[in-house]
Amino acid sequence: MRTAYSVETVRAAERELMARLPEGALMQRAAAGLAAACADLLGRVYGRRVVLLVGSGDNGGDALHAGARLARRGAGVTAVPLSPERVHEGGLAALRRAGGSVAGVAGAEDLIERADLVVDGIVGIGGKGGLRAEAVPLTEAAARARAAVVAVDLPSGVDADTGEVHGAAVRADLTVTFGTHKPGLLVDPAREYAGSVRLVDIGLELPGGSAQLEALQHADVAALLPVPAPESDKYRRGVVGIAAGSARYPGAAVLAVAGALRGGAGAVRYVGPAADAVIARFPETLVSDQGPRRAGRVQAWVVGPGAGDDADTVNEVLRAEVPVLVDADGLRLAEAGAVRRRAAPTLMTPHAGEAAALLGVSREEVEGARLAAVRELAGRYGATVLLKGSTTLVADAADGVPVRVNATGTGWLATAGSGDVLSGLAGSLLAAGLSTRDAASAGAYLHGLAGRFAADGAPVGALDVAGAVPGAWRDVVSG
Ligand SMILES: NC(=O)C1=CN([C@@H]2O[C@H](COP(=O)(O)OP(=O)(O)OC[C@H]3O[C@@H](n4cnc5c(N)ncnc54)[C@H](O)[C@@H]3O)[C@@H](O)[C@H]2O)[C@@H](O)CC1
Ligand SMILES: Nc1ncnc2c1ncn2[C@@H]1O[C@H](COP(=O)(O)OP(=O)(O)O)[C@@H](O)[C@H]1O
Ligand SMILES: [K+]
Repeated sequence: MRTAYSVETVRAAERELMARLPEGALMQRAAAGLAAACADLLGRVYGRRVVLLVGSGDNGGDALHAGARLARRGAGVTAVPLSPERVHEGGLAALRRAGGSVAGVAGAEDLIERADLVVDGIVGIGGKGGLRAEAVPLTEAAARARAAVVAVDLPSGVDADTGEVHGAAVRADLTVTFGTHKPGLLVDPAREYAGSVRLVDIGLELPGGSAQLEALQHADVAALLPVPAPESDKYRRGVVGIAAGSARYPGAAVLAVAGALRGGAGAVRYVGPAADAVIARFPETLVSDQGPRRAGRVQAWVVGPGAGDDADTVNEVLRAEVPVLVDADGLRLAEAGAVRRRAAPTLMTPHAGEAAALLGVSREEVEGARLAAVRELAGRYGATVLLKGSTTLVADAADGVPVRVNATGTGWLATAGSGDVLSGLAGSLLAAGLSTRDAASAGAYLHGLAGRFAADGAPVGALDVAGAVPGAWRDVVSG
């Protein structure tokens, strides 16, 4: 499991560790890791030109000490302090001793244009708001130049705790972060600015259970996935009900069933007007035209994909005493009060546009503040919420539970109907007995991986994604 901690928690852990170590030891650990990552990126250090963009705090100190290490290995290192009157003294002295030089901001753009590597030590976890105006032309020059850009701890200008980006920020090829991931490194839009992320262990001990974010990995998901026991039968494995599709959108029903058949439930029941289309494609589906209440027992429902304006079905499903996944049109048709009053768990799976409509804000606002949006929705509805998109987030209604972030997705999943596959898949995992949080995060993980496998670098359709789920499942359980 990969975890990310808030700035406040990181600072407290740093204070605790610093009290036990000689002065400067922690920064040396950080600088050693940073210099090693820079050297790996450069391939050869000797003779390379390195420019350090140095802010007024310890983030600049890390950059200066790492620069000193690179200078000792023969790189030509120039520091550009953005506020020369406030710069990490020890770092500056170390750089000078190692043969590095210092340049003013005027003329720094030329240096950057000729550099092999630009190190962004402008600001780290102490950053507030976007970049200050004086730093912007230098970061623009770095973006134009052929030099690789390495961010120290975080790309300067992004918000460490929220992943929001207000104003200009550095775009890095690599971010070398210390002690733990910060939420901004895992959540868009900030994640995109970070490039690839390398975590350097500096010995921080973070309190268990206090993470802001968790990103599941293969072993975590493998431990969640249901496995049939010798005594299993189709009912014990769980039955998932799919109430989806309409005369206008029969395909949504087919796609949700396609996902559900690969999600570990023992049987899939379909209720709705697209039964013929479903049976034609998936004869193993149990279909009913009697409405959700009389369709037979299920352990979980999926409602909403392609539902059009069928509010009655949505509200009938919400009255069921089993976990319910609400997606697509169902999100618009479900009354907030009816969701909040449910005794059994509810999982809502909006994309940014649907989340925006529920919150009464613009889509851009949701995309710019994904973590805040998913938490707000989970709180308002008293439900688990999965916010789809480039980094899918899963928030629980309960306070203090880390938000799960899924990073297996690929832009190829942005294809019509792939969300319907996800809702069937996650609903099936719910019916198999996973909690809403686990079903959502394991479903998103498998769906993202299936998208990658199915696409393999070329466009895919949603049904191909469903077809690739068994391969993703095997990949996960085989390590
Ligand atoms: N505290 C520790 O024990 C360690 C800290 N380390 C480094 O120290 C960093 C934190 O250092 P600081 O607390 O000094 O904070 P920073 O260096 O992140 O930033 C603080 C300084 O930047 C200025 N600033 C704030 N927002 C800005 C903005 N938007 N644009 C430009 N300047 C801005 C502030 O005026 C302040 O002087 C970490 O990110 C990490 O790189 C590492 O050396 C590891 C150990
Ligand atoms: N840029 C992206 N990167 C990764 N995954 C994405 C991206 N855009 C969309 N997705 C995923 O594709 C799926 C699309 O679902 P949705 O928007 O509901 O589409 P539809 O309604 O057509 O089924 C979601 O699982 C979402 O997370
Ligand atoms: K930085």
